[in-house]
Amino acid sequence: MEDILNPILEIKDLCVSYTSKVMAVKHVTVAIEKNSITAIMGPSGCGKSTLLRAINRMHELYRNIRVTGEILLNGEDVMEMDPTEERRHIGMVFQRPNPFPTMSIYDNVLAGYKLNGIRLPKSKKDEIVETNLRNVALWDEVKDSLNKRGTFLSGGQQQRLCIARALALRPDVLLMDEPTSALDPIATKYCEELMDDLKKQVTILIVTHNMSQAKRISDRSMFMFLGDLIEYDDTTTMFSHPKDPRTLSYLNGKMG
Ligand SMILES: Nc1ncnc2c1ncn2[C@@H]1O[C@H](COP(=O)(O)OP(=O)(O)OP(=O)(O)O)[C@@H](O)[C@H]1O
Repeated sequence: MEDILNPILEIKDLCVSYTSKVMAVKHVTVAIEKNSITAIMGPSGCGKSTLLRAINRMHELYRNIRVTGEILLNGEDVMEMDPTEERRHIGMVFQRPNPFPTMSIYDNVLAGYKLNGIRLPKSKKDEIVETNLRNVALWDEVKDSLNKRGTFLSGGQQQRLCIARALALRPDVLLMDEPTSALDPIATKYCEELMDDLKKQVTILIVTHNMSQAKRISDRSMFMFLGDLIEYDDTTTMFSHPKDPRTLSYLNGKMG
């Protein structure tokens, strides 16, 4: 990847298998430019979520899974890091907004600190909550209800709360697994605008089934098929001149 000038993540020959028979991610080698948005596309079951989960080491939650290869964050092997520490640097946002149901909005933003056993003075906590809720343009909507539960918010607001929770730990990389698929078009638009703003502070990898979304928001795109990374290019080039016939077929809606 000679045109990646300032890589924050380098994935080298990554293979992931859930069973001895099937490899869900096959020999993926890719470098991710700092402060960019990268879309990961491909038909259902091609390994997008598996790739994302391996970066975050979520795969360690699965029994019998086998991961080989290397993932470097700022040149440091993430497999060598303490997993909790690693997840402070690499945050994740899921398909369905998942604020902690018993926690207030305030505590949800700070949940990462609590889970990491980090104690902070009240003034610092207030600052983190306000900064991160402003970061996701939610502050004005919730500043008078910080003690209410996060689940009382709309779906779009809940997803922004989850993004604020991930950002509160000041990650280098934010992994987003179809973050807008459960949102209505207005909340989706809001979330997309937010991502564009956020890339100044964090590098984003987003799995999306929505090709127009990938085209709108991403700088670079990956196309995966049956576990292989078929094509990786800047988004404009991939959409206008895909090199592989399988990418073309997918982008033309001929592959599901
Ligand atoms: N927990 C699991 N145990 C066994 N196999 C799994 C597991 N999760 C995923 N797989 C298999 O790994 C392959 C890749 O799945 P993955 O969920 O990564 O694909 P995906 O591209 O994200 O799909 P989708 O777009 O449908 O979410 C598939 O063949 C899937 O059946």
